[in-house]
Formats: sequence, structure tokens, C-alpha cells
Amino acid sequence: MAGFDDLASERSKAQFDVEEMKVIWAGSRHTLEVSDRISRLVANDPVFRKDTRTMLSRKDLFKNTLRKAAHAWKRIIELRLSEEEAAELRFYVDEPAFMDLHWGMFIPTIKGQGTEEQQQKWLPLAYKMKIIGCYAQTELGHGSNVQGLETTATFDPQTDEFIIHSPTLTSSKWWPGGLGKVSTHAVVYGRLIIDSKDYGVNGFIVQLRSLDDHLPLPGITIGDIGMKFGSGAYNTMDNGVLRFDHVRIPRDQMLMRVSQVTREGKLVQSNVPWQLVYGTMVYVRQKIVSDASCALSRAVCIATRYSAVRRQFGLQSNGIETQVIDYKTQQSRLFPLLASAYAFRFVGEWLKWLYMDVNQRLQASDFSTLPEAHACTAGLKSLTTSATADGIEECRKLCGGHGYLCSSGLPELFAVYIPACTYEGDNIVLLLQVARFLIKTVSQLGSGKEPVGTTVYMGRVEQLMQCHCAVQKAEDWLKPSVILEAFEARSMRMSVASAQNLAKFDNQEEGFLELSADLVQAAVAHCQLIVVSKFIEKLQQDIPGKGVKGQLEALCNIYALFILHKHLGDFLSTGCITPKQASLANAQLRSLYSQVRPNAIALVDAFNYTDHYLSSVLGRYDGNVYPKLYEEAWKDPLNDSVVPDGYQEYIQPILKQQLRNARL
Ligand SMILES: CCCCC/C=C\C/C=C/C/C=C\C/C=C\C/C=C\CC/C=C/C(=O)SCCNC(=O)CCNC(=O)[C@H](O)C(C)(C)COP(=O)(O)OP(=O)(O)OC[C@H]1O[C@@H](n2cnc3c(N)ncnc32)[C@H](O)[C@@H]1OP(=O)(O)O
Ligand SMILES: Cc1cc2nc3c(=O)[nH]c(=O)nc-3n(C[C@H](O)[C@H](O)[C@H](O)COP(=O)(O)OP(=O)(O)OC[C@H]3O[C@@H](n4cnc5c(N)ncnc54)[C@H](O)[C@@H]3O)c2cc1C
Repeated sequence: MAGFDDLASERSKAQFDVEEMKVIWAGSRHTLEVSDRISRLVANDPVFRKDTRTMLSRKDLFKNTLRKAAHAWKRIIELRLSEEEAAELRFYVDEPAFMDLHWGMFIPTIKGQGTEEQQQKWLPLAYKMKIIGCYAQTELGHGSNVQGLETTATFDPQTDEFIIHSPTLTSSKWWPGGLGKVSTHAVVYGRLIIDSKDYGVNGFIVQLRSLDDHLPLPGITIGDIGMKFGSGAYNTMDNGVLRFDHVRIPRDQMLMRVSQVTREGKLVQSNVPWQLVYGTMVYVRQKIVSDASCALSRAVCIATRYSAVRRQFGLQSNGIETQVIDYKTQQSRLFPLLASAYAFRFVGEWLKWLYMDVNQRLQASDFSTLPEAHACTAGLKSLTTSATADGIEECRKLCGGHGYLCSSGLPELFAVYIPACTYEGDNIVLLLQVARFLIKTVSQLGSGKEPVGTTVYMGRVEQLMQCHCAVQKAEDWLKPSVILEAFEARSMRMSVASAQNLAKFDNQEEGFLELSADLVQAAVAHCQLIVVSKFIEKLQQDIPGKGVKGQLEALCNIYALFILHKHLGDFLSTGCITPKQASLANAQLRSLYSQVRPNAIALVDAFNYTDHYLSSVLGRYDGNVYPKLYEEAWKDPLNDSVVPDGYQEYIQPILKQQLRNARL
């Protein structure tokens, strides 16, 4: 039967060791074992079913999420799951919920911005979930502009308390996940006011609801901000609104690692940079990059399997039509996304390392790498989430009409994913942060301050401003050194050009605003260089398993040459390559697609996703698409009755009217 046979035959064609590739994708044999075990545990638990999600009303959907979260917590305790196993469980439950903000932002904020004593007081309560917290930063009037927040925290020396207040409508907290209906506590960001002086934004731990009856405490107004894009999707989350009317909290509930307020009302700065108040965002942006590879690989897995099952046109001698995956246009849209999923996986792995390194340095009072960590997390968060959101939509189109059905899994994946382009920093705003970092780096060239980390290449500015790409034949594009040089030269030249244009302005801030569209492109070029170079570095590691390294090399080259093709204007206009070399790159790209084609199904099998996680009829492991699509359609509540509700009120009268008209 079509589907079963197609995918089995595809799997038999694979030219590499899929089990070893699973280890590479997971990161280690241990991680693969944990992820495999937990994904099956979730898939086999009826409480974690997902199939009715898009049909539920908001209230039922939300209650169902609460049920799943409580059940997840129960299983974590019963099975004594480690932190790693619990995080995997959350991942495979696959439903945004208040727990994400509690574990993903509230706890990390206390760890990163609280003093030792504050951590000792609050963390045990949070770890045992005796309190549930969220991250209340964004307001109705300001999200990107954190320094523009209006909530106030005024020190009252009489009572040794802070008075938390929402002075305007626009100061209402707006968006925090988990806030609307669940959280008992929040880290609230507000302006620290002492003796009428404004000391800027800081974090404060505020209790919101009673631990007895869950009612908001006096002076606090809370609710949910309403339905969001799509059915199901992010509507499992209670993004909330919060207002304070002179709510008092003890002084020791200001997070005081960065600066302290004494009993006398004196502000004392510690030796850590004030930017650490933004530390949780660096942590979460790093997580979001890893999540991008998961979301993109999931969509790509669905589209690739379905493309091998789906046949249209091109009747062959054996009477069978062509698999759509064999069309070159399908390959040129699908395989770069497959390559991007792997690329984002590896850059995510590297970013996790970078974050851990920065954290260790911070503990030892070395703050030197914080600006680079901020630029990398901001830039890569922006690059990977934008590409993933676009990629999921492309996968939907790659699945033709059936991709638009909720049972394909793609509409809900798209709807749940796209806010990643906005939360944790709007993607353009974040790229502008990278641009500022690049301009600063360029301006310091030649000053004796050597560029570090991902900007080391800028130290070779003279060479990179003049070099000529050495490619003479298509295969030359397979050399990592050739690709790296082209990407470095493009990024260098775009940053230098931006800096030179900026220098023409008397007022740098005005110039920055005027040139911001170009600056964003320079930032994108730098971030793409990071992704390419981290993929190449990955390939320099010991990679066991028959054929595994060869497949990864092909994917790395596809990613790089696809980006080169997509941004050809940059590469040509900066003179990094010639039009002839561009057309050789394109020829090489086509040949790489042919190389990947027989391995495509095995390359998505290596993600090791269960059918439960994929929740897609089109992406089923067994390829049994058509019977299951047919079966799925009959489950729709609209098919509960043959004649629909409303027939007598609305359809019959029309038909009767038409009959009467016809008789006239
Ligand atoms: C049942 C299961 C139980 C187990 C469960 C286990 C696990 C579950 C969970 C895990 C989940 C983990 C993670 C979650 C994953 C996904 C996320 C899910 C949901 C997302 C929820 C979303 C939350 C949010 O959106 S929170 C709000 C985020 N808001 C923003 O991002 C605002 C964006 N704006 C800014 O960041 C800044 O204001 C700015 C635009 C970067 C800067 O503005 P500007 O005014 O220009 O500058 P200043 O503020 O004056 O700063 C200038 C100065 O500071 C430097 N800078 C800026 N930012 C940072 C930074 N973050 N770090 C370091 N330095 C920074 C900047 O470079 C400049 O420096 P300079 O002066 O030296 O040049
Ligand atoms: C699903 C979801 C969950 C969220 N969860 C939380 C949470 O748990 N806690 C929390 O505190 N917040 C949360 N947020 C809020 C989120 O962090 C902000 O929405 C985000 O930071 C963007 O800010 P904004 O809404 O103010 O966008 P704006 O800054 O108003 O953006 C609007 C437009 O203006 C552009 N723009 C803004 N500034 C500039 C500039 N300087 N230069 C050029 N263009 C600019 C942007 O590119 C964008 O196109 C969440 C948001 C969403 C969607």
C-alpha cells in the first residue's frame, strides 16, 4: 500500500547509520536514552492526549492544560525524575503552560538576581511548587523599551517597605504568561524610587494571590488578556494583566544582587554590572534557540515524510506517479529547511555552552564576556525564530491542501510558534542590539583592543576588506575555508560600510535611526556567519558512524550555499564573490540536493520523534496517510450528525424559498 511501502523503501536507501545520527542530534548517548524513554512515557499516558485540543473551548482547553500540568508534576514526583528528565517530560507534553514561566523565568530570575539569603528563602518554596511564579516585566505601554516601564516601587523608610503601584493605565502589566489565572507570586519589574529619586528598573518579588483561596491580595487586580492567534496553540497559556494599587512588600523582596537598598534608604551598588537585571532574558533567549531547532525539525519531519508518500503526475513505466519529493522545486524548498534544522541544533548546543561559560565567569566576578553573550543570544534568537516561523509555513505549503488541515499538525505548530518572533524581545529590536555591538567592535579596531569571541574575524579587517573568492569550479564551494571566508568578508564589509555611513552623521543616534534597516542586514550577516562557522566547527569533532559525517557535511554546505543564494545581493554588492562564482554555487547546491535525496527520510527519522509528539497524520512514521486522514475527518464534531444543527432554521428556509422562486 502507498505510504507503508514508500517510507520502508526510503529507509532502505539510507547511506548512513541512523542510530548514530540520533546520538548526534540528541547531543549524547545519555541524552538520547533519556529523551527516548520520556517521549514514550508521555505518548503512552492517556492524560497527555492532544488530539482534541483544537476543538475545545478556551475554558475547557485551559482546564485540560491545568490537568496535564498537575499530572506531569505528579509523575515527576512519583517517578523521582531528575531535572533533566522533568524538562524532557515538559517538552514532550508539548503544551505551553504556567509551568514554563515558573521553571523557565521565575526561578532563574531569583537564582540570577537574588542574594544568597533571598535564594535560600524563595528557591525551596519554588522548587517544591509551594508557590508558583511568573515574570511580570512587559506593560500595556512598553515591552521593548524596558527602561520606559512605569510601574513604581517606592521605598517607605517609615515601614521598611516598598510600595508597588501602577500609576497609569499603560503601566498595567500585560502579557506575562501564567499570571492571568495561576501564579501566586511574580517577579515584578518596576522603577525603584527612593526619596523621590528614580533609580531605574529593578525586580521585586510580589505575592499576588492568597495561598489559601487563590483570591488576589488587597490592592491587586488580575485577569487574562484574552484569546490569542489560532485555535488551541498558545491559548493554553493564561497571559495576564495586573494592576497594583499601593501594594506594600517588605524591603527584602527587592532582588538585591545588582544593587541593594539599606534600612536607611541608601542605594548601594555591588560590583556586578547593572545589565544583570536583564540576565533572565539572556538565559531564555539561549533556550529559545534550541527550541527553534525542535520546532523546525518537527515541521520538516512532517513535510519530508509526506513528500515521499504524496505522488502527483509523471506516470512512470511501472504505472506509478512521481513522489513529490523528487521534484527539484520541492527539494530546493525542503532541503534547506532540513539543513537549517541541523544548523540551529548545533548553534543552539554552542550557545548553551557559551551561556554556561558566561555564568561561571559571572560567579567569579569576570563580566568581560557579558556583552558578547548578550549580542549572540539576542542575534541568534532573532535569526533562528524568524527562519523557523517562515520554515513552518513553508512546510505547510509543501504539504499542499492537506497541510492546511489541523490534522496535519502544521497549523497549530505555526500558531503556537510565531510569537517566538516577538516574545523575549522583538526580532528587529534584538538585531539592532547586535548592530550596536558590531558598530562598537568596528570602531575599536586598531585601538589596541582586540575583538573577541565571535568577532575575532574582524581583527583581520584588512585582509577581509580586500580578499577575492578563489572558487573556479562548483566543487570548490565544498571547502569550509572558502565558505567561511566568503561569509566573513560579507559580514565584515557590511559592518564596515554601516560604520562608515554612520560616521557621516553629526549625531550618532540620529544616524543609527536613519540607517537602521541597513544595520539590521549587517547584524543578520554576522549571525548567519556564526551559524555557518559553528556547523563547520561541529564537523571538526570526532563523528562516529558509517556515513554520518558525510551527510552532515552535505547539510552544512546546503545551509551555507542556500543562505548565499538567498542573500546573493549582499555577496555580489560587497564584491565578495563574482556572478560566475554565484552560479557555480547554485550548481553545487543542486548537486547537494541530489546527494541528500536518498537520505532525506532517514535524516528526519534521526530526530527520533514519536507520532504523539508530531501529532500529524501526514508525518506518521508508518506513512499510512490516506486511511488515517479519511478516518480523522469522521471524528470532527460536525460529522456527529448527518444533518447539521441549524438545518431547519437556516438551510431549509433558503431551499424552500428557492423552490418558491423557481415555481414563480
Ligand atoms: C511540569 C514540568 C516541570 C518541569 C519544567 C521544566 C522546565 C520548563 C521550562 C523551561 C522553559 C525554559 C525556557 C522558556 C522557553 C521558551 C519561552 C517561553 C515563553 C516565553 C515567555 C516570554 C517572556 C517574555 O517575553 S519576558 C519579556 C521580554 N522582554 C524583552 O525581551 C524586552 C526587549 N528589550 C530589551 O531587552 C532591552 O530593553 C533592549 C532593547 C535590549 C535595550 O534597550 P535600550 O534602551 O536600547 O538599552 P538599555 O536598556 O539602556 O541598555 C543598554 C546597555 O545594556 C546592554 N544590554 C541590553 N540588554 C542586555 C542583556 N539582556 N544582557 C546584557 N546586556 C544587555 C546593551 O548592550 C547596552 O550596553 P552598552 O551600554 O554597553 O552598549
Ligand atoms: C505569547 C507572548 C508571551 C509573552 N510572555 C511574556 C511574559 O511572560 N512576561 C513578560 O514580561 N512579557 C511577555 N511578553 C511580552 C513580550 O516580551 C513583548 O511583547 C516583546 O518584548 C515585544 O515588545 P512590544 O510588545 O512592546 O513590541 P513593540 O516594541 O511595541 O513592537 C512593535 C513594533 O515596533 C517595532 N519597534 C519597536 N522599537 C523599535 C526600535 N527601537 N527600532 C525599530 N523598530 C522598533 C518592532 O520591531 C515592532 O515591529 C509576551 C509576549 C507574547 C506575544
